[in-house]
Amino acid sequence: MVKVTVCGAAGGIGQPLSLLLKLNPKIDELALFDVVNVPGVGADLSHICSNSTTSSHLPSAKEDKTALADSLKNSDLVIIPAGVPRKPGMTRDDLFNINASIVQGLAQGIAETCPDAFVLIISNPVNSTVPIVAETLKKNNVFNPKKLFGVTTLDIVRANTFISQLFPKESKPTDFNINVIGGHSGETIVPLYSLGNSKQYLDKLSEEQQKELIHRVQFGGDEVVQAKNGAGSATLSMAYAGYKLAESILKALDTPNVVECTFLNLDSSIKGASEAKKLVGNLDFFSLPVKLGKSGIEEVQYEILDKISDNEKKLLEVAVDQLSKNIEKGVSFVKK
Ligand SMILES: NC(=O)C1=CN([C@@H]2O[C@H](COP(=O)(O)OP(=O)(O)OC[C@H]3O[C@@H](n4cnc5c(N)ncnc54)[C@H](O)[C@@H]3O)[C@@H](O)[C@H]2O)C=CC1
Ligand SMILES: O=C([O-])CC(=O)C(=O)O
Repeated sequence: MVKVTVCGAAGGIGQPLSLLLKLNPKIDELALFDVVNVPGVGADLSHICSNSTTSSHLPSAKEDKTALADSLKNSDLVIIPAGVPRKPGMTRDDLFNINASIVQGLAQGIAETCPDAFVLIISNPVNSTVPIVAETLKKNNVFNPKKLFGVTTLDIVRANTFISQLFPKESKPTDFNINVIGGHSGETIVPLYSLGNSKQYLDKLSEEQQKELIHRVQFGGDEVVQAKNGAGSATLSMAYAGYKLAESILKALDTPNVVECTFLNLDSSIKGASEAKKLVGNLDFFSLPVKLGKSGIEEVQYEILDKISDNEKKLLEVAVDQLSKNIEKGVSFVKK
């Protein structure tokens, strides 16, 4: 029996993400939690003739903790797209004040009800909300770094799409699986186009075009925020990306060699994490390709950092500097 819980299930990301999860044959039970509108979303999804069951959980009042606990009970995988999205002119960090407490509250619920679950954090600013979840779980003595994932998959999705758009005759987006490392905001996002099959295309671009491509990946979120013009940020592409990571985590339960990039805690209990940490300015959190297995993150593929280009090394330096501040902000929010 596999149970998946979505916290923030009635939102712009939560709804399409829940739809995709409802269609996954590996999932037996889908629990939807939100502070508004979730009974309607649940009723709607429950009519789909896939084999999973659907339940909806709406708190009856602000203090009601039972709805969250019921949604999390026996959950194997929890995905969190709860919180406010950006409007034009805002940075992801501007969301910290509201989303930090929302994520902390949900992490506390996880610590109390399903501490062994895989936890996937979508809520922004990811660079800070993931440390918040880690610290909250640590406070409750239930932290397992192998099971905490900051979702940066949308950056990979964009990196694949954007390079292919530059070579429409020679390539398709599905030809690529670009590693995107670092964090999930602006210059902390570092796409590694110099590795693998994208290198041959990167080499065909002028220095200026390469810069533009990298900038587009780093600031791809802004394109959607501006196009939505006040009505939020990426939801459909994000649902696809979040689903892709969840699907891989479930796939890795019975299939070897599943690799995904994720923003993880570089804890020494994970193979390769100490080596990675030394190469990324001693940061405690960083997005890197990881090998997934039954117990979650089995190995960090830190070797990739030795192979990156000189330009990518420069981008990495900028990313490390910004990330350290974002991480510290999340950690101290819980410690205070
Ligand atoms: N990691 C990534 O790549 C991306 C992250 N995001 C982030 O995802 C978050 C959600 O975005 P949208 O779905 O567009 O926003 P939205 O406003 O459409 O939906 C958010 C949902 O969270 C719910 N919510 C608020 N407080 C809650 C709580 N305490 N417990 C459970 N649910 C709660 C709201 O009721 C709402 O239904 C934002 O922070 C956004 O910045 C968005 C796109 C990409
Ligand atoms: O840009 C935003 O605020 C939402 C997000 O994280 C993304 O689309 O990458």
